Order: sequence, then C-alpha cells, then structure tokens
Amino acid sequence: MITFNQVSKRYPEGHQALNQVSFNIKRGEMVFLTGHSGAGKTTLLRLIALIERNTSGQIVVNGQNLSRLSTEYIPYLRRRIGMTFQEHRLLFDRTVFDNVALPLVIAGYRHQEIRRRVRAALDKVGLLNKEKSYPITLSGGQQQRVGIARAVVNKPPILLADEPTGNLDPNLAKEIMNLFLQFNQVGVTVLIASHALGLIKSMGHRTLILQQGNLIGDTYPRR
Ligand SMILES: Nc1ncnc2c1ncn2[C@@H]1O[C@H](COP(=O)(O)OP(=O)(O)OP(=O)(O)O)[C@@H](O)[C@H]1O
Repeated sequence: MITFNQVSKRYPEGHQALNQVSFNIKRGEMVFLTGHSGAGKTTLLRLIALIERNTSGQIVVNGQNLSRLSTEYIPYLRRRIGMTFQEHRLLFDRTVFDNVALPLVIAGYRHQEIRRRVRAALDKVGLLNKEKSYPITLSGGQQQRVGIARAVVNKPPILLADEPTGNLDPNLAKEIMNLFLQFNQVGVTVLIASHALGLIKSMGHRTLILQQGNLIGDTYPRR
C-alpha cells in the first residue's frame, strides 16, 4: 500500500532529512514510526501525502508511483489519504461541523451527503454533541478528535497521523490510539508518527525507527 525504495529527501537549504529509506507497508497494516526529534518522521509522512517531493528513490502509494504523478493529480491522491497534524490545524472561526466538512466541501459533495458523512465521522470520534461548538471551547484531546474526524470524513483507505498524542495525558493518549486502532480494524491502513515509546510498545504493532534520517529499525511485536 505504501512502498519506499531507497528514498531520500534533501531540503533546499541543504539539510538531508531522509537517507535511502526503504520499507513496505501492506494494505490493512497499522504501523508506528518513531525516532528522536528531527529524525525525519514528519518529512516521511509529508512525502507520502505529496506535501513534499522526495529528491531520489521511488515512492508508491496505493499503486501510484508518486515520482510520475503530475501536480494536477495531487488533489486526487490527497482525497485517498487522511492526515492529522501535530498542531491540529483547525479553523478557529468555524464550528466543529464546518471544520470536519471542509474536505467534502472542497471535493464538491452535495449538502445532504456532507451532513450525513460529517455526522458519521463525529459519531465515530465521540463528538456528535459538539458539532455546533467552536474548537477553542474544546479540550486538547477533543481538538485532536476533530482533526481525526476531518481526516476520515472522506473514508480514505490510508490514514497518516503526526504525533497525535503530543500534548495529551496518558489516558487520553491511549484513547486516541484506540481510535486509530478502530479505523484499522475496519481495513484502513494506518501510519502513526510518535515518540511516545511506552504507548507504542503497549499497542503491540510493527514499528519503524528513524535516526537522523536513516531507517535503523523495523520491528514486529512478539506474539
Ligand atoms: N521545510 C524544511 N526546510 C528545511 N529543513 C527542514 C524542513 N522541515 C524539516 N527540516 C529538517 O529536516 C529534519 C527532519 O525534520 P522532521 O520534522 O521530519 O523530523 P521529526 O522526526 O518529525 O521531528 P519532530 O519529532 O521534532 O517533529 C530536521 O533536521 C529539520 O530541521
């Protein structure tokens, strides 16, 4: 579903963020991505969503070779990938409903279909009663859930999450991880960047480890 073959990324300023990284994530897998701050986790996720382009190597996502994908097809690729960000990136002058509806509005869905899908996504993350609220009135954990609802509202086959539990206490963090697990259990391929090692271990899933842009580990839990 997501294949990296000798992928490198050098930012224009000359920083080598990823160095010849290779791995393959199968359809329906749930995988964690860990490593120290600056190891390249965010960069790796951004390459999959084509927010950044790799400088060498090959990336194949959902059967598409990203190097060959022309710019005009990027919106179509993005519709098949849900992504949550470290800092939520919610619109604070819009309601929870409007925030989650945004990808559907952009994709040109009809009003009624938008209502149905937004409600379903909010229900899945346990926030149906907050649809009229503004994000500023929600807790950090609830804001993260709104970001997750927005990421899944299109029903993407791939879900990418960048530090989804960054500022949350351990109980809330576990709840958020369990939410990702639920999406994975219905077939979504999930890749989560996180440095919460204890939490990752307790989840018992495959883990990719980055160190200074190099993939130094690809571990499977013991069964
Ligand atoms: N837009 C950019 N331009 C230049 N350098 C960048 C850019 N984004 C990231 N970098 C550099 O690339 C390296 C990898 O950064 P990245 O954000 O991918 O790491 P990370 O593992 O996600 O770190 P963190 O856990 O702190 O978010 C860092 O040295 C960073 O400074």
